[in-house]
Amino acid sequence: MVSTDSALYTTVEKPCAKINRAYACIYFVAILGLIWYRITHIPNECYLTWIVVFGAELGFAFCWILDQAFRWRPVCRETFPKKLSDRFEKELPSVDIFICTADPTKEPPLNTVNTVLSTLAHDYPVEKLSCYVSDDGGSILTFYALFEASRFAKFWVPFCHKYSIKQRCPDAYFNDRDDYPHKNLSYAVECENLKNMYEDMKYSINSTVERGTVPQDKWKDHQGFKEWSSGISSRDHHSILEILLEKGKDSDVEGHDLPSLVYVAREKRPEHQHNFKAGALNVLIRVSAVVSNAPFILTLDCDMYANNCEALREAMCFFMDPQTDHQLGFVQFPQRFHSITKNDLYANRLKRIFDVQFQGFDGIGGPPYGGTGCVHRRDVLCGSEPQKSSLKPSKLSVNLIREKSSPSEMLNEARILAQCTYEKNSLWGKKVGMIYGCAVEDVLTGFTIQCRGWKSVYCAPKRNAFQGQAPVNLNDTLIQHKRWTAGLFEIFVSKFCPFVYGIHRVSIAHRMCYGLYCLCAPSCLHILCYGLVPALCTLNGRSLFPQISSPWCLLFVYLSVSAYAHSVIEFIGAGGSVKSWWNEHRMWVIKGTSSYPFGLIQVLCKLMGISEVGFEVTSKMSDSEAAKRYEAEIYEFGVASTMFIPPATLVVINLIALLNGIAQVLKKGYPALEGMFLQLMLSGFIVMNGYGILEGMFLRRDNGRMPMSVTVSSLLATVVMCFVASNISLWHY
Ligand SMILES: O=c1ccn([C@@H]2O[C@H](COP(=O)(O)OP(=O)(O)O[C@H]3O[C@H](CO)[C@@H](O)[C@H](O)[C@H]3O)[C@@H](O)[C@H]2O)c(=O)[nH]1
Ligand SMILES: [Mn+2]
Repeated sequence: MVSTDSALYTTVEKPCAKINRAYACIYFVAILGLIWYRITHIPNECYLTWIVVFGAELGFAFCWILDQAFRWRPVCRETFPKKLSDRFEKELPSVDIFICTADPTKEPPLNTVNTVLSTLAHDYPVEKLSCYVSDDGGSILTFYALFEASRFAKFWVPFCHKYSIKQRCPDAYFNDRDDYPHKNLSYAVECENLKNMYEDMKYSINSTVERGTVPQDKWKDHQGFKEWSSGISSRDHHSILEILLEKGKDSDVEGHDLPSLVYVAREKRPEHQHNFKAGALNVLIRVSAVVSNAPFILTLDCDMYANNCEALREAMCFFMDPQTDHQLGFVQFPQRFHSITKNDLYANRLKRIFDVQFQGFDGIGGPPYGGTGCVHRRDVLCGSEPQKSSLKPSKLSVNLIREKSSPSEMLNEARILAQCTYEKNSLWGKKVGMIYGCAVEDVLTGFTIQCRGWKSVYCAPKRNAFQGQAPVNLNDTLIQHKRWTAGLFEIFVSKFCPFVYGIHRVSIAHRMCYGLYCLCAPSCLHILCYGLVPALCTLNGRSLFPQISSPWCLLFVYLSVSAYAHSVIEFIGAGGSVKSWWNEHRMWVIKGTSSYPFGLIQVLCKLMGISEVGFEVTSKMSDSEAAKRYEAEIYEFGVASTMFIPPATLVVINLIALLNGIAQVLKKGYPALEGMFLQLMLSGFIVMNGYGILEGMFLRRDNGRMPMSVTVSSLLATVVMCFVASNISLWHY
């Protein structure tokens, strides 16, 4: 632990680290015992099932080993923003804020507007902030919404500063009465006015979005609207760059400066790869370099508003601490979500990731870059290595900055930087900027940054720094996780594979953590095998596990019970509840048999040149009836998604195996239980996990139930699998 009076932050190793290590040693011995058992109990027939189950167990064991890296040295950090302002208020560096949006139908422009306003009103010197919005939808609706936001900002920003408002996202502020301080009369009047203005703006934006066009009479308000006069499509248009608020020119209603606000829709042509969000961010890096060129960059998704107006100061506590070495490349905040139910039905709070694993990462080299809520040094994103860096703006790599050009020259130059041919034959996407070719550009980029010798820090202030919206239905959740696991596995099969790339700069433990993330997709193999093979064995009267009377049985019981106990304790220690742990586990089973295998197949198809892995934008909308079910924590199936078929099949097969096994026991008594006990326990556990699915298939009548076509497909799959398993001569091998 380092702490002196001048320190702007402290780092403490979590006390659980020592217990974790001791526990890991004991558990490791148990795993060796399991391997010993399998090797010494090779059956005389049914080799195939023995191989499959042993293989799956080795898979689980390997993942367990990688997982220990997270538990080796978790740390917590505390920051002191007060000290920062006392000592460095005048020296605070400029920050460019990047906000990405892609699709006005899936990502309501009003959300983007709220995110933008929350950052424009951030508690940070206004002259040091610039906000850039990348609109990959190239939509006049988004532009219109931002234009309205720029007008509202002139009232909102001074109001927040004047009354030191904590919640600077207008929507959250006006919704959350708790944060409504009863100050003086002038406050009350102003607040009421602002609330009305906000409601008006909200109405204009939402009604315009609903209509799908911006009325001609509004076009005169800003020359930027003309860009759409030729009727452009989101996939085919020139680059559009408009300054909505200009520093030094626009001021708020009280006459103070405002941060600048720039709208960027990069050029899109069907014949050019646009590289999704990574491409969008690279354009922003270049465009901002000619406009404001701040030495620090905060990246945000359009739905991630700043919930803590001191977030940037929190980050600066790390960058400006005199003891911090020059290797600190970025500060990552956790992704927190406001759309989560009480017990986190779909485990979208990502509690284990952000409250356990990232602290583990932080102790051994730094968390990954999570795509949103992250402050980078600009140099780091421009491909530089630690020693060349400083707090001054960069002149490096980008090689774009022509000093003192007039605003119109500057804009013209910036438009060229946003063209799709600009990156041709350059290092952009390969060594400079966000790295291309992967659906999780963030993790890949962060990893290559760390491989160049940079460190990162995880900063989780008590008041959530940023809050976003998580998917609110099962299908969206599964699609999101498919993209993540596919993207992570793409890293694994690329030259950036964490087990081989960056060996000199990144520690073994650190690479193990990345390795576990990257291997999520193939981990479906051992999950599926363990879920299916024992059940099929039960149906055919075969046993894969030791008998109840055998002492080996205890080993299996120990391995499962203690792993679960540890997992529950860890989860609760991180502030979770038993119910949310259970929901997390249920989702692990569903994702493991759905998102993961689909992600795996996607990457295999890419490797064989059949198709690419895309970036399906997560929808941030929901209908009201579904919203009620979500609040009541009932799984929302609704759409006929093929992704529901494998988990549904798995649960049905296990249900049949369980019922079959119970029938056998009732008929034959104890001897039938003797060999099947562990198998039946396993099937019972899977059925418990999948009860929500069974309910959706057979018991529910509402619109969110499992669509008939999925139920039928799963039952067909079940019949085929049971038939194959009991008829082919599988059991002789
Ligand atoms: O072609 C695209 C596709 C997406 N986006 C933006 O990327 C962001 C993230 O997209 P979203 O659909 O919300 O995906 P999530 O799964 O919620 O995003 C997580 O995972 C992504 C990587 O898969 C990271 O980039 C994100 O920061 C991280 O929050 C959004 O702001 C989008 O507008 C673009 O700008 N261009
Ligand atoms: Mn998102």
